[in-house]
Amino acid sequence: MADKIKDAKIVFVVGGPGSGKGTQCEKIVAKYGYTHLSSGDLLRAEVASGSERGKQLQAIMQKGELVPLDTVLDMIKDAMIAKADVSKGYLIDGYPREVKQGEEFEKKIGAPALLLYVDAKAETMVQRLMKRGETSGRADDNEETIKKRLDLYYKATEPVIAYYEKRGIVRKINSELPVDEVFAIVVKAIDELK
Ligand SMILES: Nc1ncnc2c1ncn2[C@@H]1O[C@H](COP(=O)(O)OP(=O)(O)O)[C@@H](O)[C@H]1O
Ligand SMILES: Nc1ncnc2c1ncn2[C@H]1C[C@H](O)[C@@H](COP(=O)(O)OP(=O)(O)O)O1
Ligand SMILES: [Mg+2]
Repeated sequence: MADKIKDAKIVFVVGGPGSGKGTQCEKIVAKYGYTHLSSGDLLRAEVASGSERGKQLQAIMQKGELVPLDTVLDMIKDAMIAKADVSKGYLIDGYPREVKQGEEFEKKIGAPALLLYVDAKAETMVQRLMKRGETSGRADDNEETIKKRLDLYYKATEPVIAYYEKRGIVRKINSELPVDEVFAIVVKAIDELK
């Protein structure tokens, strides 16, 4: 299976909760036709299925914690394989959340060509998530869980960026700007890949 995926570009999309990862991924899909795989969306689909595993995942996500690495990596891998025949590129949104996740992904699937680091200030992320929480219906878009997610982001996920910076594949995107201006920076980073 790694063979089939080999020719497609893999882009990690990393940033804090509410930084704008999903928003930018949607625009990348529209312009480049990449396959967008959000680890959070895959997990929420499992929760929505009502399965026993979904119930366990829901409890973890509600607390703002990370679900087990194997669970999320298997989901991403299956979703990548399912699209392997048609995919020009993959946006892996919300993964890796910790350095270990990056290492395991590379062992089992392949190396990323680019890491888009979607960067916003903590206060901006909190504001956006509180606003999103008015309509998202997400169990984790509440003040208490947002705080835990932010703490975990700085502790576990920021080291991921440093790890890939050493390889020169990180492009930092200022996500404080309006959506279209953020996207203009994203486009430059992706066009460099070709
Ligand atoms: N550049 C931006 N300016 C203002 N609001 C934004 C921007 N990017 C995203 N948002 C809003 O912030 C919220 C979180 O964005 P989302 O893409 O869901 O982030 P993530 O996937 O990183 O959690 C959404 O309600 C979105 O509409
Ligand atoms: N790669 C990953 N490893 C472990 N847990 C993950 C994960 N991706 C998502 N989750 C779980 C824990 C997160 O708090 C929750 C929501 O993730 P998300 O939808 O990516 O959030 P956001 O887009 O707001 O950053 O799902
Ligand atoms: Mg998202």
